[in-house]
Amino acid sequence: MLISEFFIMVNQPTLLSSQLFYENRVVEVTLNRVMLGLWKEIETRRKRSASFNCISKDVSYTERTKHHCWRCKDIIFHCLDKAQRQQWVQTINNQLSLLSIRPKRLLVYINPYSGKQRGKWIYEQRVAPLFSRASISTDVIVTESANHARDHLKTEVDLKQCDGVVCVGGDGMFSEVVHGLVSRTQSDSRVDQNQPNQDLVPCALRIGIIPAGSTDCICYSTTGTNDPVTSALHIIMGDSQPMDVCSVHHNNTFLRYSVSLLGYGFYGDVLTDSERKRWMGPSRYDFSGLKTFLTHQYYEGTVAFLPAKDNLGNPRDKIKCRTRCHICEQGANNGQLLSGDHVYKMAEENSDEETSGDGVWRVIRGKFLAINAACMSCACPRSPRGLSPYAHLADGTTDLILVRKASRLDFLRHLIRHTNKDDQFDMSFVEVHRVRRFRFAPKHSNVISEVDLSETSGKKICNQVCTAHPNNDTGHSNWNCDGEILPHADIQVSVHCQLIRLFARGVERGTTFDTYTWSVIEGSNLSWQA
Ligand SMILES: CCCCCCCCCCCCC/C=C/[C@@H](O)[C@H](CO)NC(=O)CCCCCCCCCCCCCCC
Ligand SMILES: Nc1ncnc2c1ncn2[C@@H]1O[C@H](COP(=O)(O)OP(=O)(O)OP(=O)(O)O)[C@@H](O)[C@H]1O
Ligand SMILES: [Ca+2]
Repeated sequence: MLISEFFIMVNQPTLLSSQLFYENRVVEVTLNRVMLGLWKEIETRRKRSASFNCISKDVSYTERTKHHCWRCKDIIFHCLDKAQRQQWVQTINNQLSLLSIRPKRLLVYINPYSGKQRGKWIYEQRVAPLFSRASISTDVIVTESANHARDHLKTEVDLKQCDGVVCVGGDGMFSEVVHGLVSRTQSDSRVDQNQPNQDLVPCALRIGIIPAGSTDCICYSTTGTNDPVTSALHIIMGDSQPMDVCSVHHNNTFLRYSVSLLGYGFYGDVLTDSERKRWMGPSRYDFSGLKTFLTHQYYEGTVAFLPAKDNLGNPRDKIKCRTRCHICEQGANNGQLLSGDHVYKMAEENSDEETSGDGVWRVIRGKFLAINAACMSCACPRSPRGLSPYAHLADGTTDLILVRKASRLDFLRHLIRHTNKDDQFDMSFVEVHRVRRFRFAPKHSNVISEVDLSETSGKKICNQVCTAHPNNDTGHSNWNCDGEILPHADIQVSVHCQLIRLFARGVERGTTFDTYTWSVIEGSNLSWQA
C-alpha cells in the first residue's frame, strides 16, 4: 500500500504526530491530510534498543536519483510501544483507502520476445515484487503471438474488472495495447473508426509501460528514462499523463493509430529493412540505419497539412513539454473550443492553400529524404532530445518534419544533430510545422484528389504529377507507424487530443532538492515506500 508524496512541507493539517526513533536519533514524524509527511530531528542519542523498549518497523521509501530514475530504499523507525505502532498503521491505512487514483487491480501483458528477450525476467524480478508490496493484484498474460494482447483487449476482457493495463515490452507492444483499448472503447460507444474526422471517445483505463524493448521511445518520452523500476513506481503511485493519438486512414478506411513516429522515406526504409533482421535484436536498427543511409534514396510526393493554432507554440520555440505542461493544457482547451466552432480561420486565395471546414490547408510538393511526424518528442536512448525536442505529449498536434533532397554529407550532419545539442531543424533543406492534420500522396497517386473532393471545397490539393525515382521499383517508400509498416503510402492523419492516459507524469523539471514518495506496508512491521 502506498501513500502519496513525501515533501518537506508545512501548513498542512496534521492527522498524527509522534516522536519515533530512527537510527540513533529521535525524530518527530507527522502525517497530514494529504498524506504528506514531515519529519525532523529532535535530538540525537545513541540507539540502545533495550532501554528504549522499541517495537521496530521497516520503512521503505523511494527517492529520485539521477536522470529521472526513482528508486526504493529502506529505513527503520522504532515506536515506543505496540499501541503507538497500531495507531500509525491504522491511520495510514485509512488514508490509503481514500486514494482512489492508485490502481488496485492490473492486467499485465508481457511480450517475451521484446528487445533482448528479457521482458519476463524484468517483470518477475524487478516489478512483480513491488506490485505485491503495494498490494496490487495482477492478472498476468505472457503473449503467445503478435496481436494477442490487442485482440484480447478488443474482445475478451471485462474492462470493469481492472484499474489499468500494463504492457511489458517495447513501443510495438504499447501500440498493441493502445489499439486494443482505443478500438474497444469506440466499439463499446458505437463510434466508427473509419471516419477520419470522427471525434473519438477517450479511453477510461490508464496504460503503464514497463520498458523492455529495442527503442522504448514512448516510455522514455513520458518518464525521462527507460528504467523498469521507475515505471513500476509511477504505476504504483497512480500517476496520470494524458497523451495524443494520431489516427491514420487510407481512402477513408482506418489503418492504424500512432503515438510516436510516423516516418516515410528514411525511417520507413530503416524499419522495412530491419524487420527482416529481427534476430539481431536492437542492433538491427543500427545496421539497417547505416544501409539505408548509404542507399540515400529520396521520394517525390505532396504533403498537405492543417497548421495548429498559434497559441500552441511552434516546433522551434524551445518550450519543452514537462510535467503539468501549459501548452498541453491550451491544446485541450482548444480542442473543446474547436468542437463547438470548426471555423477558426477564413480562407485565403493562394494557390498553395486549400480551405476546408476547419481552417486553411498548406500544400508542399517536393523530393524528400524523409517525412516524419512526431506526435511527441520521440526521445529515446539513441536520441535523448528526440526527433522533435519541443513536441508536446498532449497538445493535440504533431510536428511534421520535411527533410528535402540533400547531399549525403548534409543528411549525415542532420542525423548527427539528433544525438547532440545542435538544432537539427536549422538546415536549409529541413522544415518543420506544428499541425493538427496532414495528408501525403506519393507520385502517381490520385488519393489526395479523391479525399479532396470529399473534404475540401473544390480545389484539388495534389495537382502535380510526380516522377518515379529510377532506383526504386515503385518510387514509393513505406510509412513506419510506431515501428509497424503501413500497407499504403497515401495516408490521411488526424491528431486526437488526449485520447489516452498513461501511468506517468511526463518528464519532470530538475528539482532543487529531492522529494520523496512514501508508502506504508502493513504487517508485523510498519513501512513507508515511494
Ligand atoms: C550517425 C548517427 C546518427 C544517429 C541518428 C539517430 C536518430 C534516432 C532517432 C530515433 C527516433 C526513434 C523514434 C521512435 C520510433 C519508434 O516508434 C519505432 C518503434 O520502436 N522505432 C523505430 O522505428 C526505430 C528507429 C530507429 C532508427 C535508428 C536510425 C539509426 C541511423 C543510423 C545512421 C547511421 C549513419 C552512419 C553514417 C556513417
Ligand atoms: N508472443 C509474441 N510473439 C511474437 N511477436 C509478438 C509477441 N507478442 C508481441 N509480439 C509483437 O512483437 C512486436 C515487437 O515487440 P516490442 O515492440 O515489444 O519489442 P521491440 O520491437 O524489441 O521494441 P521497440 O518497439 O521498442 O523497438 C510487436 O509488434 C508485437 O506485436
Ligand atoms: Ca502532441
